[in-house]
Amino acid sequence: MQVDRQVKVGVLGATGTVGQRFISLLSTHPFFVVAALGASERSAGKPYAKAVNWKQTVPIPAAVRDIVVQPCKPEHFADCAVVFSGLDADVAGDIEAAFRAAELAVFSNAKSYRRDPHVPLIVPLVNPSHLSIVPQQKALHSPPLKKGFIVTNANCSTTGVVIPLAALEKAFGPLESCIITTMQAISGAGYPGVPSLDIFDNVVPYISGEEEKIEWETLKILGGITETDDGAKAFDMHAKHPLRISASCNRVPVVDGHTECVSVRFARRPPPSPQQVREALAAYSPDAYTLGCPSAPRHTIFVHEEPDRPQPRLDRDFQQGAGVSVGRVRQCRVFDIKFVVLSNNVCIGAATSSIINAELAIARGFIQI
Ligand SMILES: NC(=O)C1=CN([C@@H]2O[C@H](COP(=O)(O)OP(=O)(O)OC[C@H]3O[C@@H](n4cnc5c(N)ncnc54)[C@H](OP(=O)(O)O)[C@@H]3O)[C@@H](O)[C@H]2O)C=CC1
Ligand SMILES: N[C@@H](CC(=O)OP(=O)(O)O)C(=O)O
Repeated sequence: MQVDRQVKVGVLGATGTVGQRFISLLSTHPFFVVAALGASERSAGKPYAKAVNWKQTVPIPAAVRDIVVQPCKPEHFADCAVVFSGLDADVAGDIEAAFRAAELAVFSNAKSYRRDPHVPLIVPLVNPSHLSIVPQQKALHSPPLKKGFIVTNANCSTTGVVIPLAALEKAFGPLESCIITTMQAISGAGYPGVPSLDIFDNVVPYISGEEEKIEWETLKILGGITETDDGAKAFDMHAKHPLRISASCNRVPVVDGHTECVSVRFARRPPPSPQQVREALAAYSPDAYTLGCPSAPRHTIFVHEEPDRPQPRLDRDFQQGAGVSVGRVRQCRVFDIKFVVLSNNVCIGAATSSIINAELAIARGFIQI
């Protein structure tokens, strides 16, 4: 894609874990330029460097240090064509709706609109075609919107697992069943997140709402879009080939990087061999890369041959956190194939996905710049 001018963007929830990733990633972006920052009343009115409790390994980018944090109201973002939201889910729903109504394109990490039948839930390395529901979303608004819409990205664990699942469905046809066990990083819970006395020397076998999100979101993302009798578009939730998914989620003492153990059964008989699966995963090249989205990883899935990889500390920065690492691809005695996937929950699991989604929306003409 070729974008010759700068596109002004805002970040909502700019002081949070995901918001800080947005700021870091956008500081080197070829055409997005941060023009406005928003957070709660606790932070509003302060220069960003004073408002934020910066926890990144790189310094606060010079260009944003002195930007005064605003309340999350659209009038403070009038210069922006796009806003990225890393808002707390408790407040994201109303705020993001107000920004959409004010004709801004909103790319959200929050769960608030993921189940909305008119909002695409897009993992950019999997289902950018779901952007096609955006005109319907705009038309439903009263009065119909010209530019405003919401696109969400998925839960971080969902994102990590649907990328290899999509690669497998592309190569071998529909999956029939899938069992997922996660080992999720502490940063997934935001800052300060899980108390150290709960997570140090420990594993917590429960993350509220997470299993339901993985089981539901995966179907929306891997499913297609159909037309109903009245000509409207609707997500089919993988209905043509029912896919049964069961997830078990655990919090582990890792800072960044979600690890997931996955077992799958294919509809096709005989199923592919482990070697065919390895080759299909390594060859997966999504549209976001071929369209030239600058934040899309060149290599989406790295397939490890070593028996003890992937590992969060070693593999979470693969492709600057935008790719995923798969290893231990082997036969499963109960289903067909099992493997381990590692994804960076704050990069491709959050901020990077929103940024690629916005790049895709520009590349596909859903945002006029
Ligand atoms: N962490 C992760 O790995 C992932 C997180 N997500 C989702 O992304 C979103 C952000 O998560 P995370 O960064 O971890 O959360 P944090 O708690 O770290 O940050 C929350 C942000 O929301 C702002 N905020 C809180 N209340 C209000 C309010 N009333 N009005 C305006 N702004 C407000 C905070 O501002 P202030 O500092 O002023 O309080 C802060 O900037 C959540 O919806 C989360 O579920 C999605 C995928 C992965
Ligand atoms: N719940 C995830 C992070 C998160 O915020 O997810 P969601 O965006 O689906 O609420 C985790 O703890 O690792």
